[in-house]
Amino acid sequence: MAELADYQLIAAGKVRELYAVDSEHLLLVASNRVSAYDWVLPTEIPDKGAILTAMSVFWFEQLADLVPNHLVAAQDERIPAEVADRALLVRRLTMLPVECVARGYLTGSGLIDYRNTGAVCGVELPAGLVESSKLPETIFTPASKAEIGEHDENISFQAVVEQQGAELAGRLRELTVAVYEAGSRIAEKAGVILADTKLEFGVDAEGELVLGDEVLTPDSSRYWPAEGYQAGRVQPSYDKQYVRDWLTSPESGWDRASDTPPPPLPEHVVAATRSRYVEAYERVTGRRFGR
Ligand SMILES: N#Cc1c(N)ncnc1-c1cnn(Cc2cccc(F)c2)c1
Repeated sequence: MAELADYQLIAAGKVRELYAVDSEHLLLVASNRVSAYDWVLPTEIPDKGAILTAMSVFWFEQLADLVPNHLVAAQDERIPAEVADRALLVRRLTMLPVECVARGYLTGSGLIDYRNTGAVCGVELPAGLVESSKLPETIFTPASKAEIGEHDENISFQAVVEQQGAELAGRLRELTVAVYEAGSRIAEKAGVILADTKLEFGVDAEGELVLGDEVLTPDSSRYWPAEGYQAGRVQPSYDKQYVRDWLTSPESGWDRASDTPPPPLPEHVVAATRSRYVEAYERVTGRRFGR
């Protein structure tokens, strides 16, 4: 069995790491860390990495007829025991420097762009939309990858055309919208609104466009409970709302505007948050999460 120390770390995000296994394969590791308000919290959520990894595996399977993906194995002797259920063996791609975002609802940076320009990434939207409005149709709102710690910058489809060429840009938009809509339909049956998602694509040695990274997880997408959905206000996050509410409550003693790190989470918030990840996984996939 391989050890994680055998592999070179080649990329690290807030809650994930990427290691080189060999010339053809990488190891995509999901930690149990959780981020909120642009901070990585000092308290981990047990099994979060395993739950989100299992979600990506589910979505890769559901989407296999739509788009090829980079998944090689979720169980393999090249996956070290210490990360066994929260790591995927994936094939090495040449990643495209475009964050491929699809939105079915208006919130976050999309809402800010809309309020400033009446459009998102150059896509004109009807007047009168508000926080969390359902959009008349899914929109492709790409972003350029930001440096660590910075927010991605929304760019126009035309900018992607100039960067990647019209054919590839068109394929990225088509596939991103199709993946989001397939995921949104399945999630909706489970009482979950998939408001938006961010995908990353790469190109393999044969020049084929391949879906990489994690797919349709609560870390790469906004998951809202369908029950109680109401445009005109910020929706509760399916998975992170207990964390957000506690951190912004007097009980935490934390001042979000103070630029000081958030305090550790109390056990009851950790337990409730773990349960929300398990619940989201079981409802959306129809599968039981082990443990
Ligand atoms: N997936 C994938 C992938 C692939 N299959 N081939 C080549 N490169 C990548 C790759 C490079 N950066 N990232 C983002 C990323 C993911 C996870 C953790 C991080 F720190 C950073 C993905």
